[in-house]
Amino acid sequence: MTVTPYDPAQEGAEMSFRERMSYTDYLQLDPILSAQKPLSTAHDELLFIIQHQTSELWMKLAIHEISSAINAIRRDEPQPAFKMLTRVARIFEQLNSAWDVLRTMTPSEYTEFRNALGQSSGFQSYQYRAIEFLAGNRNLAMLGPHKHRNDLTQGLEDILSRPSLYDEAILLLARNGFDIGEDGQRTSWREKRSENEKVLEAWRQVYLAPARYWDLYELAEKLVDFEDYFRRWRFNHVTTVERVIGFKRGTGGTSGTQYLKKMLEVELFPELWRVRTVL
Ligand code: HEM
Ligand SMILES: N[C@@H](CC(=O)c1ccccc1NC=O)C(=O)O
Repeated sequence: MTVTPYDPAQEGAEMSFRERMSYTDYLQLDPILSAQKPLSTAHDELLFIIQHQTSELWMKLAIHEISSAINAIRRDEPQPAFKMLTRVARIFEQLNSAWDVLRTMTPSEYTEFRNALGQSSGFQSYQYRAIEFLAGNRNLAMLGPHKHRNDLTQGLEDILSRPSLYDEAILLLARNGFDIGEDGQRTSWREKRSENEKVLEAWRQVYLAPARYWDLYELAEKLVDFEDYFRRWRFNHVTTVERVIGFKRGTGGTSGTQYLKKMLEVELFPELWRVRTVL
């Protein structure tokens, strides 16, 4: 006895896409799904490529959200920025879960194709650097690996020419009547700002009276949330790296695990962590 399989066309599912935009067309799946080109025959290289490509896609969305959040704060519209920053934290949560997939690759499996990577490394991730620069961690030395690409260098320079997410939060403090000291006199946004006692005191006032400064209080907590997930990403990365290559030098030329452990100390929003101690 044969059973007639269910045919969704009977209830109207469109089956003809010769002259219509399809799922594959809209999502540009042909270029996306033909962009995985392993350089070796190692089984795990496809995992490695897809893990990085998906991370870069999520980073693209994070950049979109952080950039819009910066603009919203500048326009004195913190509410839409809250939603965007919540999404950024969720994106990092997603990236954090993704390490569980990569962790299934053992050192022996990675060694099979590591040589094929040459001197390429996540250290040269333009979008990762864009996220750091947008957030406020601005280290001009990190422009180095992009010097050979004018378009990428220009993109990073554009970010550096404007206030970061944290700079905008501090400028919002000033517009709400707080003394922000030397942060109010800056003429260039390119360099990393120094920690500032006046800004610490302003955040302290905000945390002492949340009901009075609700928007600033909520913004501060969204930033802390973002940095919390960002730190977890860094920690997952360094732990995976140590697990897979131990203390070997990185393909990008840094000391590898040691370099990444040092990066764990970098803070995006220093006064927001410091304020906890003085409450
Ligand atoms: C087995 C997997 C991985 C290993 C062994 C590894 C190893 C390393 C090492 C050793 C560095 C230091 C730079 C250098 O190469 O000298 C580094 C940096 C970096 N990696 Fe990975 N990585 C892995 C997976 C990933 C993944 C999945 C991403 C996601 C995009 C990523 C993104 C980055 C970024 C953004 C940096 C620069 C960090 C900074 O400068 O603070 N890595 N990685
Ligand atoms: N830095 C890594 C190589 C690596 O992980 C990598 C190489 C090319 C593209 C992305 C990479 N991922 C993160 O650094 C290593 O030293 O093994």
